[in-house]
Amino acid sequence: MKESNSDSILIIGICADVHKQGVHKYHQAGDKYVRALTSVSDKIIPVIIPALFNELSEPAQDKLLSGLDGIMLTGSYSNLHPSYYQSDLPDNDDAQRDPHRDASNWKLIEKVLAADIPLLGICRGFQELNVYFGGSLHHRIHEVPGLMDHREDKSLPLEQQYAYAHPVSLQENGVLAGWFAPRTEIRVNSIHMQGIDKLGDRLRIEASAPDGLIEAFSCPDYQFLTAVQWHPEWQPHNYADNAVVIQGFIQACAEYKNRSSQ
Ligand SMILES: N[C@@H](CCC(=O)NCCCC(=O)O)C(=O)O
Repeated sequence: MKESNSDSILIIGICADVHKQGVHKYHQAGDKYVRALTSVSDKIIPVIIPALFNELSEPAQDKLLSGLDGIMLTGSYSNLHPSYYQSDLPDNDDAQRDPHRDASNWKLIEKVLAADIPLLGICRGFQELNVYFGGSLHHRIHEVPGLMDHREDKSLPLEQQYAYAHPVSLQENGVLAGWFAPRTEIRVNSIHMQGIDKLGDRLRIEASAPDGLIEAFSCPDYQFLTAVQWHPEWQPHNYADNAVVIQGFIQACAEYKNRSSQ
């Protein structure tokens, strides 16, 4: 049977952060994450998932996920609370916190993995996934001997903060190596103070920075679980390497949708 136009439309969930503006809290996702999807394909409806997924009933969680073809876990200036991976730690890394997002995404990841829906983690989303799989994070990588400073220079215009900052080398036979072949190195931006210390169980390294920091991983136990420490959502129309990652994710979502409708 011929596919109608609407049959090829993908609905992709994007997790929200909770931010206080004035006296009220808002659930929101950054414009660049939403537009990264619509800018590379006109067949995508991005849907922002409020940061209270864990508070929904189980049937409501399942209903929401049954309508989605992929999930993007975004970056955020807030840090995952260290209690998720380190029980004895004082809450002292001077970071912004988002306990609603922490709890919501923890449950969201559990349910998305159980349903084997394509999952792309970006920056904080990458860190959350690593911790979910039993890994841990450096709190301030710039204070770890031998590691570079991976933070952006906040005094620069945004265009420069999100420009390519360093190369990463791609792991042979990985998902990313397949997307970028025959290249074995790409350039990425760098806007994070935390990073992977211990890699989570069952995760496979996909890319590493020159200082050895793990910058991308996947999990071969799922049809598509890929996460990157950098920001491929930043201007994919201007940064070809960013576009490749977003397109790879969308392709995985399309394949998931095709499989599910058979
Ligand atoms: N807070 C964590 C994660 C860094 C991160 O996700 N930065 C994103 C900044 C805002 C954005 O581009 O959406 C860390 O510092 O390591």
